[in-house]
Amino acid sequence: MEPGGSSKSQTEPKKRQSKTPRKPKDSVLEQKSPAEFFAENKNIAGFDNPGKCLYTTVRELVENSLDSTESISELPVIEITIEDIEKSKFNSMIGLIDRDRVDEALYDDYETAKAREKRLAKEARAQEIQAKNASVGKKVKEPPASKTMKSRGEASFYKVTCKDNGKGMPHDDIPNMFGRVLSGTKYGLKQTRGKFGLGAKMALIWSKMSTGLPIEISSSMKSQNYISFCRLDIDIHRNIPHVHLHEKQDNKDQWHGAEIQVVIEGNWTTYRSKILHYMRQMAVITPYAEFLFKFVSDASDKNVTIRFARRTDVMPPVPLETKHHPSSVDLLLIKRLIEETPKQNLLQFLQHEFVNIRKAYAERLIGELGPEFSPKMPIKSITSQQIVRIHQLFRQAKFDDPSGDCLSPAGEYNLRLGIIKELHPDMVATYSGSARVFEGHPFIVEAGVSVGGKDVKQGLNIFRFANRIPLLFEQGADVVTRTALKRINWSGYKINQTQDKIGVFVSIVSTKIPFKGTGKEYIGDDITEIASAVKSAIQQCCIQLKTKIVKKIQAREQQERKRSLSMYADNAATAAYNVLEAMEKSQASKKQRYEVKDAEMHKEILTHSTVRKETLRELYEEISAGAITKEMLREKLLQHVEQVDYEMALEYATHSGVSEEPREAIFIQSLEAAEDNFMDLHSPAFVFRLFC
Ligand SMILES: Nc1ncnc2c1ncn2[C@@H]1O[C@H](COP(=O)(O)OP(=O)(O)OP(=O)(O)O)[C@@H](O)[C@H]1O
Repeated sequence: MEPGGSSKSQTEPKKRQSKTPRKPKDSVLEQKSPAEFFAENKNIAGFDNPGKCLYTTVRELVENSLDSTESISELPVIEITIEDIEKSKFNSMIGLIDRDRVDEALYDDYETAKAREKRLAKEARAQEIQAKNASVGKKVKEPPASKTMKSRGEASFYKVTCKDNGKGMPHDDIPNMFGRVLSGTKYGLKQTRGKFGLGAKMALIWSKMSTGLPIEISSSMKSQNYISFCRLDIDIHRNIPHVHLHEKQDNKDQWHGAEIQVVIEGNWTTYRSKILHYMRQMAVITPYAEFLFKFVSDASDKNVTIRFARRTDVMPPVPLETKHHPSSVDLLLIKRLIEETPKQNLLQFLQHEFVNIRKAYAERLIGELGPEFSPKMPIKSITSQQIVRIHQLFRQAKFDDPSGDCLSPAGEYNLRLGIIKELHPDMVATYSGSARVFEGHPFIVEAGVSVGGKDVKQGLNIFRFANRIPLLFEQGADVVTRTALKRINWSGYKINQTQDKIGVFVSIVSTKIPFKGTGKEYIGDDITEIASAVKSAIQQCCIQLKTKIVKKIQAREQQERKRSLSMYADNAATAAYNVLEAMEKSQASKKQRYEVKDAEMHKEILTHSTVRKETLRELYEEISAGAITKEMLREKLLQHVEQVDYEMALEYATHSGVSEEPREAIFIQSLEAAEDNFMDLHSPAFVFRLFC
C-alpha cells in the first residue's frame, strides 16, 4: 500500500464472529484463549493494580525499545512520556459527555450531614492534639488523610508514550506483534530482555479493560520511505488483533524506530518513586543509552522531566542466537527440532542442531544409542520411542559446557560507569565472572560493590539486574538479596553492614533467566549454580574493596595521630618553655653548671631542636637573651611531627608496595574506535579499556 493509503486489516473480525462458540450443547468443557487467560490473571504478568499496571507498561515499552535499538547496534535514544489525563479530558477522548451528580446519596463517597459533622469534629480534635504536642516539643505525626479525598470509583488515566530509534517493525507484522498474545520475535535461544511475546499485549489488554481505548503504533525500519501507522485493539476471546487503522504515511525525515502510545488507568502517586527508581537503575546498567523521561500534568508543580544522559558510546556486543545444549532439551523440544531441521540424517542432525557435539562425538553417541540407530538413518524416520532414548542419553552423557560467547554482559566498564554516574560513591569495585552453566544454559554474573555516595541509605542497597533489566519487586526472595544478606561476611572485608552505605549491584545474563513467575521480578535462591556464582562475584568485589578500605583506615589513623600531636604542640611548647624559664631563673641565682641527663621531656625537646648545646648554661643564656622563645619551640615540635609523619608514610609505602606518587586517571580517545576493537586491562582498582 502507498503512503497515505489506509485499510482495514484482514485480521479484523466480523461482528458476528466475535463470540467464540464456548462449548457444544452437551459438553461441560470450556476453552479459553491465551488473551482471555492473561486478562483474567493479569497479575502474573505484573499487572496487579492500576499503579503497578502503569509501572509495568512503562517497563515493557522501554525494554522493547532497548531490545530493538540494540539489535541494530544503534546507541539508544528513548523518550518516555506519561501524560496525566484528567477525567473530563478522558471523557472527551472517548466521546462521553461529563455529567453532574444528581442523586448524591447514590455515591460511595457520599456523607450524610451528621457523618460530616462527626468527621469534622474528629479532625478538629486531632488538630488540637497535634498543636498541643508541637507546643511541648513532642514529635508530630502526619494527620490522617481526609476521607473526602477520592471516591472508590474515581480512577486516574494516563497516556503512556515510548519513542525509540530502533529497528522498527515490518508493516504487516505490526497487528500480530501487538494484538495477538504470545507472539513475538524473541523466542529463539538468545539473550534478550523480552522473551514471552506478552508484554506489549498486556498493556493493550489493560487499556482495553480500563479505558477501552486502542493502542497506536508508528514504526519505520531503516531506509524505509514510509512510516507504518497502526491503531488496534485486541479481540480477547479469539486472541487476534482488531485493527482500526493500518496505513503507510510519508517518512520525510528518514526516521527509523517505533513510537507506541497507549491510554490506561494508573496511579502515578503511588508508583511515582518505583517508576523513577526503575529509570535510574536502567540508566545504571545502560549508560550508553539516553533516556528522556517526562511526567506531564495540568498541575505544573507535579511535572517531572529527567534526562539520563549517555555517558559512553561503548555498547556491549549484540547477543548472538545460539543452539540448544544437549543437556537442556526435553522430549518436546527434540521432537520439534527433528520436525524443523533441514538436515537429512541423524549424524548431521546431532552435529548441527546442538552445541558441543562434534562429528566424532556424534558418532560415539549414535553407537551408544543402540543397534537400531545409525548415522545415516533418515532423521524424519525417528520414532517417539527413539526420541525418548536420545533424551535419556542426552541426560546421562557428558558434554562440554556451553561457552557463553553468545551472551552480552553489561561489562565491568559500563557497570562501573553506571554506578559512578548514578550514585557518586566514595569507592567502588567491580567484577565480571566467567561463563557458567545452569541446565544447559550459559550465564554470566557481574557484580559491583560501592561504599558511600549520593542518595544511598545506610546498610545494604541492593540493585538487581537480569538480562540488563532492573528488578524492583520481590526483592526478599531473590538470590542476590539472600546472598548479600546471609552469605557475605561484610565485617571480614572491613565493611560495616549496618553503618556503611553499601551498594550491591549484581547483573546476571543468560539465554534463559530462571525467573520465578512470568512477571520477571526475581530469580529464586534455590539454584545452586547461580547462588554460588553470585556469592563469588560479590566476594571478589569485597576483596578489592578491603584493600582500599584498609589503606584508607591507615591513612585516616595517621592523619588523626598527626592532628592530635599538632594540637598538643602549643601546650607542650608552653609547658617546656615555662619549665626552662623557671630553671633559668633559679640557675641564674645559683650560677651553677647543670648537665641535662635525666629530664625526659627536656631531652626530647632538645634532641629534636636545632639548638644543640652541651650545657644548659648556653640554653639559659639564649632564653634570657630572648633567642629561644615559646613560639620557636612550638615551630620545632610541629616540624618534628611533620617529619615523623613523612617517615611513617614512607615506611608504609615501602611495606605496601606503593612506589610512586598517586596518579590521576586519564582518558585516551581512539580516533577510530572500531567496534569490539579493544581489550580490557583489569586491576583491583580499575578496568582500563584500550582501543586498538
Ligand atoms: N519498540 C519496538 N521496536 C521494535 N519491535 C518491537 C517494539 N516493541 C515490540 N516490538 C516487537 O513486538 C514483539 C512483541 O512484543 P511484546 O512486548 O509483546 O513481547 P516480547 O518483548 O517479545 O516478550 P515479553 O513479553 O517477554 O516482553 C516483540 O517481540 C518485538 O518483535
